[in-house]
Amino acid sequence: MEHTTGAHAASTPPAIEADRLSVRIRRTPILHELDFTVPAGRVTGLLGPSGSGKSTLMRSIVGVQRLGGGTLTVLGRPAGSASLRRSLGYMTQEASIYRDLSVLDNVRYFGALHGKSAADARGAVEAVGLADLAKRKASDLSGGQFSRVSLACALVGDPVLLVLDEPTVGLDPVLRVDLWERFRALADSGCTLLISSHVMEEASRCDTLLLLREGRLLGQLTPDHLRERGGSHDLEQAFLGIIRADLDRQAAGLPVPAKEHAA
Ligand SMILES: Nc1ncnc2c1ncn2[C@@H]1O[C@H](COP(=O)(O)OP(=O)(O)OP(=O)(O)O)[C@@H](O)[C@H]1O
Repeated sequence: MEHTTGAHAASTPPAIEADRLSVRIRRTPILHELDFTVPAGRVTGLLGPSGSGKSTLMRSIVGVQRLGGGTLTVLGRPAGSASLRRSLGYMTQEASIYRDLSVLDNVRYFGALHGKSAADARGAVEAVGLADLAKRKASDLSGGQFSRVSLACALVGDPVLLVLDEPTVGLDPVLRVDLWERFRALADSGCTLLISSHVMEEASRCDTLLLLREGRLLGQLTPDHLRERGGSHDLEQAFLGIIRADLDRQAAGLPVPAKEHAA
């Protein structure tokens, strides 16, 4: 599924804008002068090998990671502004829910923080396919079910911007497809989604992709541009092609090329 960004991107300010964004953790540089935008009302995929900085970038966007340099603007305000809290939904990699509460009570709790009703909570539980398990204690769920409760907690506040750190890990293919259809429907209703993934098949479902490697942005491009630049129709191969070209550039001692933003 491909989507163009042209006219929409030109008319709507981006939901997220990074300008020379750098992050250090305990003095170690983790993110290096990233420049990118995340278009509003679109699905942006954040892709990169393990340890490339995806979670650190997401943490920066939701305001729980101190920035080391540059600027990061989220919904028109500096990342971390208190006023952004109600507009953001964030799902971490380690599901942060209460094990001793039921599925529904967890979602009701997070919904209440956003002024949402019990009906809204039931809607979010249904949306992640857990209606039949609504009364089960979170501690008695499987790993995939557990992470879906976390997703429902991120959804229930009806956020303007949804930041999801590997939301489909551990899910079966049918559920994966279901969730990606839901993500698309959310974007169609105006929500902006930033979703990290290791699964390149999922990249094809995004409007635009941010490719990270070792804390550097290798490019911001559409899935079609990724295929073109990486020299393969297969997205996994195309990404590997881009990574290999970057390794060759490094080995040759060439400088990091100017921004290659194709989206
Ligand atoms: N608290 C920390 N202290 C020191 N280093 C850290 C800390 N958190 C992250 N890092 C380092 O920062 C780098 C980026 O980590 P991050 O978790 O952002 O990567 P990631 O792309 O999300 O990885 P994965 O796909 O494996 O979850 C890694 O080298 C990691 O070891």
